[in-house]
Amino acid sequence: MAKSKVLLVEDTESLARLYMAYLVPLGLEITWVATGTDAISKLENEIYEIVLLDIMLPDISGIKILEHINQETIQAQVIVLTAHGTKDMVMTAMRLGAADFLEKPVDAERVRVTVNNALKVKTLTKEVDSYKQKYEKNQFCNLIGSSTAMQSVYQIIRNVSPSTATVFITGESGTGKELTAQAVHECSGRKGEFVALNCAAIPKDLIESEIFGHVKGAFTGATSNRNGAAGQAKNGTLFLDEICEMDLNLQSKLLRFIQTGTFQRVGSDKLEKAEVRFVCATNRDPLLEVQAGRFREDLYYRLHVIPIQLPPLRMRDKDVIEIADYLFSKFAQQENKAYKKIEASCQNFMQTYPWPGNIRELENTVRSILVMHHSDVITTQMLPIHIQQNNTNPAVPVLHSEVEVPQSQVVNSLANQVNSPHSNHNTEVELSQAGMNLNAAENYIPRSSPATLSNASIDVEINYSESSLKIQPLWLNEKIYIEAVIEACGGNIPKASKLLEVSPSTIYRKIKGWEEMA
Ligand SMILES: Nc1ncnc2c1ncn2[C@@H]1O[C@H](COP(=O)(O)OP(=O)(O)OP(=O)(O)O)[C@@H](O)[C@H]1O
Repeated sequence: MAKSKVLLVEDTESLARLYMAYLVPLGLEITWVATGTDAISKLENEIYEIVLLDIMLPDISGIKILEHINQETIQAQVIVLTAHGTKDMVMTAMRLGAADFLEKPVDAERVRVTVNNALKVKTLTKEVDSYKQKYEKNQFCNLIGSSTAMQSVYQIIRNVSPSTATVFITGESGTGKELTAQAVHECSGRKGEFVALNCAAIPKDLIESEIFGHVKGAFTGATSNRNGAAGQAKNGTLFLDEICEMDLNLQSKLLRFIQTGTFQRVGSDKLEKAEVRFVCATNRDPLLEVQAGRFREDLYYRLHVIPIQLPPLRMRDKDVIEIADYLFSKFAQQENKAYKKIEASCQNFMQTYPWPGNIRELENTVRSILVMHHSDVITTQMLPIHIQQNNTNPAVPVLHSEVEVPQSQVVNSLANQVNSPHSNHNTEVELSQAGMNLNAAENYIPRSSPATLSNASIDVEINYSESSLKIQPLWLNEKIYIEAVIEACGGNIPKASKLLEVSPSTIYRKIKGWEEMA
């Protein structure tokens, strides 16, 4: 490792030699100069971690040298040496950015401790700077990712934040819609709070009171007056997630609030006023919801002023590695573990896997790798098996299996092929072996249609032993499995959703769908 460089500025030669002798055990590279002019010339041509600076010099005062260091933004830690240590002199030096001071005569131990401390600060500052440099390039507020797709999202956020125009964010589950909404608020400079409300996660009969608040006695359980999200977000931002899940009656109340800036708490006839900036999100296609009569057209046009379409992770180039690197560092710190890097071949696998659960899935994967392994270098073998076996990765041989394969694996494998940018398959898909028809598979696999499926091929040969495989509709299998997980979590849906690597709203939506089918 290179030695740390120290510039010693001291006009008395005997003292300079003494200080250099004191510092020998620290293994530093020390340059000694006796005048202020020489000191400035050295500082202009060399980078030093530490400057040991005598204040009383024959030509220029040490204070002037400190001013020069400040003006030129030289990044050294300056320790001031003074024999005439008046309080004022020390105060001036500290104000000019000196890191510490030593009052002559000084003993060896004091010099070593002071220089060592300054070196530690210097190392930390360097680390922080490199961290900042690394992340400023690929980070916007809390959003990580330098892909072109995300750069244009950052640009829209920068442009729209200062206005009060409503922002409508769309994107698959786990793509960062809530983080994007937060970024819009952070960049807006609005004084009020950022208040987030998930319309799918709140029971229907409570949502109005969650948004607008209620007065005491408005309904059973309303034991006191309560401010809603609208009131809380006054002069701030109200983020309505999963807006398409809001029922039609409430949609008209929301429309009135947006148009007039006034609302009524549940159980009150008093109008209240709040200036609020609206940001909404959905992972559905809002226009399809309008066409299906589930979302008011007038509300849609009121809300859909600035659209932001978040790209799925599989379309974000190197973002997957940048986000994973950030998450490994973050979780390693939380778990008190060491983390250095992701091995190159492991990066390949991570980049070719399609991440259907987007960044939420990536987060869960990173956390489980950190919990399960104790190496500071992340290798391919640490990845979950479905990522290692992801056959969109050209490095992976095609799997021909004679063993019984679970139905979900067939669907995953098919999904990977259909969603793969490398996919050019054209033989018949043997879906019937997996107990599915093309329409059922279409519902399961994102970005697919019966047409694309029928043109895709599946390279996995499956031998199902009919006696052991109970074939039933895919949705029913999913329902039974999800219900079992919810039960195992004692009915706690957020906990179950974490284990299943989906958002709670996805589960609520599915439950709603099953209820409607019943
Ligand atoms: N660009 C990003 N960089 C780092 N972390 C991210 C990024 N985008 C999302 N995340 C993290 O991924 C997780 C999911 O993000 P978020 O909740 O914003 O997604 P979402 O699109 O709102 O999901 P859903 O539609 O399921 O509610 C969060 O923990 C978030 O912090």
